[in-house]
Amino acid sequence: MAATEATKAADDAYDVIVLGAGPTGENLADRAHAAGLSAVIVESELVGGECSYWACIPSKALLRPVTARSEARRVPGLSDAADVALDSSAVLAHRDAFAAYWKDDGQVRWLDSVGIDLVRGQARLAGPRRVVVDGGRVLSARHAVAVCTGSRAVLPNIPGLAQARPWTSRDATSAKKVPGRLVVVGGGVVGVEMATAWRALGASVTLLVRGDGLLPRMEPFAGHLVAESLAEAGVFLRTGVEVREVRREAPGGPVTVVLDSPPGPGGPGGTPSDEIIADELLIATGRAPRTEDLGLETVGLTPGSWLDVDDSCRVKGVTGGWLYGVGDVNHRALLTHQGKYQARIAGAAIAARARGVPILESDRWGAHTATADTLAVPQVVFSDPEAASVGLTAAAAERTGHRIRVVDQDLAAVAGASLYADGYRGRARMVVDLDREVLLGATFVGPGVGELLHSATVAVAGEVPIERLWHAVPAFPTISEVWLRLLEAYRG
Ligand SMILES: Cc1cc2nc3c(=O)[nH]c(=O)nc-3n(C[C@H](O)[C@H](O)[C@H](O)COP(=O)(O)OP(=O)(O)OC[C@H]3O[C@@H](n4cnc5c(N)ncnc54)[C@H](O)[C@@H]3O)c2cc1C
Ligand SMILES: NC(=O)c1ccc[n+]([C@@H]2O[C@H](COP(=O)([O-])OP(=O)(O)OC[C@H]3O[C@@H](n4cnc5c(N)ncnc54)[C@H](O)[C@@H]3O)[C@@H](O)[C@H]2O)c1
Repeated sequence: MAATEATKAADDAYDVIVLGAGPTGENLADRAHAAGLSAVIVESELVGGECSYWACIPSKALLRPVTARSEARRVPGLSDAADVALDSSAVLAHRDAFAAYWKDDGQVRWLDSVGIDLVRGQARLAGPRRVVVDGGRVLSARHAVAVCTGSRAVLPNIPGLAQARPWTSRDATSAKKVPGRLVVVGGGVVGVEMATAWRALGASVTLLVRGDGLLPRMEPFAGHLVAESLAEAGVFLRTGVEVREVRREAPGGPVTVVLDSPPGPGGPGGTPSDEIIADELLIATGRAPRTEDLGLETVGLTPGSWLDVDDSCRVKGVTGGWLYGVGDVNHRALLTHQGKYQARIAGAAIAARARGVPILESDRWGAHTATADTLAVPQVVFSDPEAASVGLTAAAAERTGHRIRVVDQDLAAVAGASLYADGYRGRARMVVDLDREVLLGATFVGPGVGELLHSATVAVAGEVPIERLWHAVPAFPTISEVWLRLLEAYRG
């Protein structure tokens, strides 16, 4: 049946009901369907979810021209030609095209082509295995309901903030014009990526961080190198500051951000002082689960909470074990690729349970256990330079009781890196488990390192012994030769 035609009452019982058609929901429905189960997706906004329209895709479309220009500036023969301002209209138009002009026809066609039904509307649980859409249509699930409703930006409780109508990640990825002065609050991934993009597009950017550095979940050198480069690009970075109050006197007028800190070193909008005036204010301080109006109370759970799941992504404490929480909504790893991974795991687990096949929960790397969520999550921050990591940082490895050795390497010392860009700056680290002689984590910072990350992910998830990695020969002269340097340093 066509995706858009799922309206007949006779079809209201499905094997699997998926709430939310983001990357996670789409993949889960696909896996369930491929295993021979009937599946329907309920979506209240656009098929494709946050990632396609207000997150990964538009943000990377904004950032690619920034890093391409930056790299070209360091290549002899191109550097003069690349020493130009970005054509912001062209970049924004490129972004609009990648966000499919905020229309989901293409993704609806895909659902259609694979045979997954779509119901548009706001879904709510109404007791075990039942879902009500827009307060009317009732769907029932023979085997499972999978909540894949994702997350939304959080606005901290700062006086005047909500009334000032700040940007969230949605505005920062879809804005139609470049603000003259932009203040960004939050030094995590969204704050760093969006400060990078809007500064390169011509905005005067101040980045406010309450901790002492950027990208606090990565190895500290990642934040240091990215901060250094943002400062060179002209971003005013202020660490150790809290926003005390926000005022916007008139809609569309300037916004005043009042800080709880000593006067700053300077920046756009009238500093030094403890007030910054800007045209827009982006709040990038983390996410909350989209579970507040989902009927969780009808199945004994707390509305607005992250869903607590086991390693097959089944929600804990629900009688009958029919409810799954997959993707951002379970707070295991808020990344598209991890949501899709969990969807593959949960889809297989739902199909196995539907067929009465035993689930091997003790098999850490089996088909029904999302072990990579805790041991091997890869992430690329598409800043300039890129920061890429997988697995545990040294601090996290020590916290979890591993006996480790840390090996660092200057990426500039690798021939492939110096050929890649003049004056290449970057660093790599591997964290080795001394008891098992396998890699627990790796981090690379530098131009082009995002594409290096999967080699590390294979090593970490595969628990490849160091002595075998010695035989994985990196091609000369690529940046991957850093592996050789790291292993040489480890082996001595
Ligand atoms: C600015 C930004 C950039 C990012 N960049 C990257 C990146 O480069 N790489 C990466 O891996 N991750 C990135 N992320 C994270 C990534 O966007 C999320 O991890 C991913 O979107 C999660 O997918 P999901 O399917 O779980 O949820 P979502 O993509 O949020 O999809 C959930 C869907 O559920 C729907 N929904 C919600 N409630 C209901 C309801 N009651 N009824 C029906 N439908 C409902 C929503 O409308 C939405 O379509 C970024 C995030 C942000 C904010
Ligand atoms: N390239 C990518 O993979 C990518 C890009 C963007 C977002 N994402 C994902 O999206 C999620 C959300 O990103 P995010 O940057 O919003 O969240 P985050 O949790 O990564 O960072 C938020 C930062 O804001 C700080 N903060 C919290 N409250 C604050 C306050 N009141 N004042 C100042 N700072 C405050 C936190 O200490 C934290 O450092 C992340 O989990 C991230 O993995 C991924």
